[in-house]
Amino acid sequence: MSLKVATSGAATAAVQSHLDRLIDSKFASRLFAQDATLWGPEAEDESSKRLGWTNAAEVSQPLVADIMTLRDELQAAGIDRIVLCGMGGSSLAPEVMTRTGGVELVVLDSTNPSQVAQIVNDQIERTAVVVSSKSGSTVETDSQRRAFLAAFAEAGIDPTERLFIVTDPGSPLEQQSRADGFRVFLADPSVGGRFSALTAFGLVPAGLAGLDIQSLLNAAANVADELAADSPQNPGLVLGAAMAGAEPIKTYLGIVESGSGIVGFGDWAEQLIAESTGKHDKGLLPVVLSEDAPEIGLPIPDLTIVRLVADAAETPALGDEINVSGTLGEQLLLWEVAVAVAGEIIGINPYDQPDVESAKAAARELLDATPAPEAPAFVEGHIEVRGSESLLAGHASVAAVIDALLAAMPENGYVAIQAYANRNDLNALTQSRDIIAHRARRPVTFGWGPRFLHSTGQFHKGGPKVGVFLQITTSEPTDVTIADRPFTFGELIRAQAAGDAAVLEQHNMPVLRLNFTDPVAGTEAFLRILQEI
Ligand SMILES: O=P(O)(O)OC[C@H]1O[C@H](O)[C@H](O)[C@@H](O)[C@@H]1O
Repeated sequence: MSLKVATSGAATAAVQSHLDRLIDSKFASRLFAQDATLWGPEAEDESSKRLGWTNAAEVSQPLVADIMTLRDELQAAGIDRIVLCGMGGSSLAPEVMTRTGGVELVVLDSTNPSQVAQIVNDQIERTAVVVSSKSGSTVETDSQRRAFLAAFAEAGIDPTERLFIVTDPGSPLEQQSRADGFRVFLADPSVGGRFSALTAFGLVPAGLAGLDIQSLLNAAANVADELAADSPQNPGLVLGAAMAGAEPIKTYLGIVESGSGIVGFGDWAEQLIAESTGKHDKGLLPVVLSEDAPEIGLPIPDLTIVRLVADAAETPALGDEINVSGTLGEQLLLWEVAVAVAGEIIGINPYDQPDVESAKAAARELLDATPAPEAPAFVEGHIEVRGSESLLAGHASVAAVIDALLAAMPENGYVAIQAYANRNDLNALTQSRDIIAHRARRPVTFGWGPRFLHSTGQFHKGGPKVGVFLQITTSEPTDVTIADRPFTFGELIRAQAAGDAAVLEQHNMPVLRLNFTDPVAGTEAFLRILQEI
């Protein structure tokens, strides 16, 4: 299989309207020469610190031996369960790598107390933990680290032999961890979080879990020249122009797995694309779709479908679609290039995330202020209903407020389902996506909270303000404390959900908040109601 992008119809027209200009301006070769001027003067400062990803596949080579040595040591000691604590760019790449490679990596990127407890309390004697945070200050990751330190202490295990840190040089996490005797893998500070797949952030957890990271790096390194070429065949230029180059822009990018064998690619691409482009009221919103998702058959003029296929040379794109093929290592670099191209076309800086901080700040305020819980507007069985006044006024059933939410969506809008819940136990919630898409006849995203805050969360607040938001929370029967912190996991996740809802409402976008007082019974009731509306 080789790296290939095929386009058809409107996607081909989008490519044609940008390709000559991209080639004339030598965009690709300048990108790989790490030219920070490509996105305009305002982006130059940030870009000058963030282009290390273009040669990460080469620069990261020396890490492989270190990681393999540690893996052998752990294996010899009978430690074969690897857990990764991290958010967004620090967890999504190793997740897709290990799922695709068929090796087991347990990813903890949640603050849901029951999910944390399940992962932390499982087989601690066989467990090693990678704590990954570029900044070293992400509250979820810090809390997860503290939970594992407590679990190792309780089991009488020396945590310095089991817990490994991936962070940037000089971060508070590096300093503290070294002082406490932990082993630290330093990442490349010239690579931003969501572009860090081929750095220590992707490689350490995936390699410890048993993935062949050498082959992955080689695959990416082998396509670097092709992606750096100022040529009409450059698949990175073609994909970037196809996804962002329509006039007017097609905001929604439906990502469909159609035989590539890559598992969960959309979850990684979602963060790369939404967080890089969704700002200043512009951007692209990735929508992860199955092959039979309702959106594919609906006339949605601002949706581009991109399919990950086994071989795009053999499978021509149809309609207005894009087909992409390549191994995972090849595609990681391909999509990073495509997003750099898309950023230039859209006219934004792909390397900042100006709206991620607002939800974090709102959650911090709520944790500090500890306000009394807001009473629900009404309760239906196991579902408490809260939300924007404009949605709730005059309604007294869950079905009616969901209808009101969909009715509030602008013509060019989308629905975002945000489930702050245990994704292992309540996976059935994902069924709501197709049902709501069928009803809304518009793109619908599904994200687990707080994980999506580090991904599509930037687009929700920074992109076009056309979203309507269905937030789901659960009352958990148990909570988990966080050592030396004035809040529990339960309080943290509640503050994160409430904080993000408040910020969305400040942007005048409607938010419907459903809390399931019994997580399982609430989920069943919710799905039943959706089937009936
Ligand atoms: O790796 P960390 O510093 O912990 O950051 C984790 C994530 O945090 C924020 O949400 C950023 O917007 C993401 O790009 C980043 O990947």
